[in-house]
Amino acid sequence: MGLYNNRIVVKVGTSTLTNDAGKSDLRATDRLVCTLADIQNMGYEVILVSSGAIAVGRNKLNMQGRPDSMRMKQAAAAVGQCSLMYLYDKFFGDYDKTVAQILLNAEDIEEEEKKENLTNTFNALLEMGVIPIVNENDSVSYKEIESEDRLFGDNDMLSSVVAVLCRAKRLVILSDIDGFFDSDPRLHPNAKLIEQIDRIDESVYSLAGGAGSRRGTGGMRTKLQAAQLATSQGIDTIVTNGKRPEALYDIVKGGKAGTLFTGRI
Ligand SMILES: Nc1ncnc2c1ncn2[C@@H]1O[C@H](COP(=O)(O)OP(=O)(O)O)[C@@H](O)[C@H]1O
Ligand SMILES: N[C@@H](CCC(=O)OP(=O)(O)O)C(=O)O
Repeated sequence: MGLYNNRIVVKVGTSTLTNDAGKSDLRATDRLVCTLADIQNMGYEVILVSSGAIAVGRNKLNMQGRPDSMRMKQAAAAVGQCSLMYLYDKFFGDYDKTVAQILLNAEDIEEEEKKENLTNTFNALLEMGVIPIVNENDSVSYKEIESEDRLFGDNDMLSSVVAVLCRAKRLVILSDIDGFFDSDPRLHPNAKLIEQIDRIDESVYSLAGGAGSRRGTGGMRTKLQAAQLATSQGIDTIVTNGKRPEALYDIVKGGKAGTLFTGRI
């Protein structure tokens, strides 16, 4: 079965949605929402995979630093997910768009029947012009917050699973950096952006370091894993900077931005 040429999955990380003080970055969120709404107006089907629940919840609950115990992280996620969706509903509402919340665990796509239900839900929402907003179901699936052998790992992988499930033409991972470099630019100031990668092998993995900021998780390694899954199903995967969401206007038309991992079957 082929891909939907006008369907795009966009993943946004915590570091784009929050500022250095750990509070919601309203301007960044609004610019992202405006671009996504506009792209939908141009005839594209948009699915947003959004992180941020734990950070937003932590801020709302006045927790100092990262909540370290699992139960506190899950509690923060439960609170933060509400605030996050409230914000999205409000901003997307300003652009006359309706959003839906989908919270997922790995188990939800392991069973054929559940997988089919989920695909049907996505398709029904998209048919009605609704923008589905997806996150891990953090307050239930503690495994995905911490465990090493988790399927989703983090939202990079979740976004890839969603792109495959929905047979999207493109997956765009918005990060706090311009793309994939030949080494971590935060540690190596002379690092060079790699514009296109056609094959993700061990030599590519060896260039990827861990998370760059206090707020991000996973770093480039999880993005490579996500790109590897999506590209293996023919889905072009782009890693680019979430501070410039306007790049999405070019990306939907096949233009260049950040790093393109080419899809192949
Ligand atoms: N080869 C690399 N190219 C680009 N960034 C890298 C690389 N290796 C490690 N990184 C780090 O990965 C970070 C992005 O991942 P992460 O911190 O999880 O942020 P986000 O949640 O925004 O995706 C960058 O800020 C950078 O410091
Ligand atoms: N599901 C978690 C985020 C997990 C995650 O992958 O975070 P990030 O590295 O910011 O994309 C949350 O909403 O806080």
